[in-house]
Amino acid sequence: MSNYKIVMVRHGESQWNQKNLFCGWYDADLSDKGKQEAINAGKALKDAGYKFDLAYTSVLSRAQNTLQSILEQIGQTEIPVTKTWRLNERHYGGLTGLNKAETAAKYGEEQVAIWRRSFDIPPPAMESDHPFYEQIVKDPRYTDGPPPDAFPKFESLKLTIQRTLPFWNDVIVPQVKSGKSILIAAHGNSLRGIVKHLDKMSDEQIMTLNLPTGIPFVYTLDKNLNPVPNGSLQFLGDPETVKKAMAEVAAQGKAK
Ligand SMILES: O=C(O)[C@@H](COP(=O)(O)O)OP(=O)(O)O
Repeated sequence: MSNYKIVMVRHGESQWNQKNLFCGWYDADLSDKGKQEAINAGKALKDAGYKFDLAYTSVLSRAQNTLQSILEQIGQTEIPVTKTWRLNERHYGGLTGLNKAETAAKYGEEQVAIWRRSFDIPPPAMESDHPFYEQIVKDPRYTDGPPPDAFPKFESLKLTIQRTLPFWNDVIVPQVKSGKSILIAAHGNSLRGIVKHLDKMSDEQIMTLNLPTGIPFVYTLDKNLNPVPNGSLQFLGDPETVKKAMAEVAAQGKAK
């Protein structure tokens, strides 16, 4: 039996990535640079000959618009697209809308590193007087979930994985196993959760992984959905560019 391939991509740079703001469930759109990154991601997939049967994305515009641009580039806008809050970015709680560098200057880079990259230490809660609380909680895109009594006020990576993995296991895995070719366009941390799961990374190992915007990556999996040798996190991009983009994401939490 041949191996399975699955392609994932973090959305292109968002307007809030550009301003270096914690974004989470706020629905920031792509910046002009991010729109171009999404087009480039589609071109890279086209050049590599990828075709997909199904696509999955979050309910947030930056991931959906990235997916749309990719599908346009590869001439596959007609394939079924499933949108789910379970692939959303982690909910950044009370940090939502704050500048990452200013937050590091105020609370220390170490604290910001813990909030951004620790496995199970969550950011502070988004209380009901937070400037974006109403906008997010009352957004009609959440009428199908999460239920009001479980609507997050914050999420650690651990909590993010707890709501992403059921979708991965119950919806995506059966399609992969039935031989469907799948593309997922999502977010830095929802994808870090899937990567951690696939590569069986420890809670410590995942802390150092920073996913760049708009560069697709491929997993090649055996029949048990374990990555084959050299089948993990293969970026469709020049290695130096990828390395630099990852370092830039890591540096977003530095005080200026
Ligand atoms: O919510 C955010 O600010 C970023 C990730 O931020 P970091 O965890 O890298 O700080 O999410 P995305 O742009 O992938 O939707």
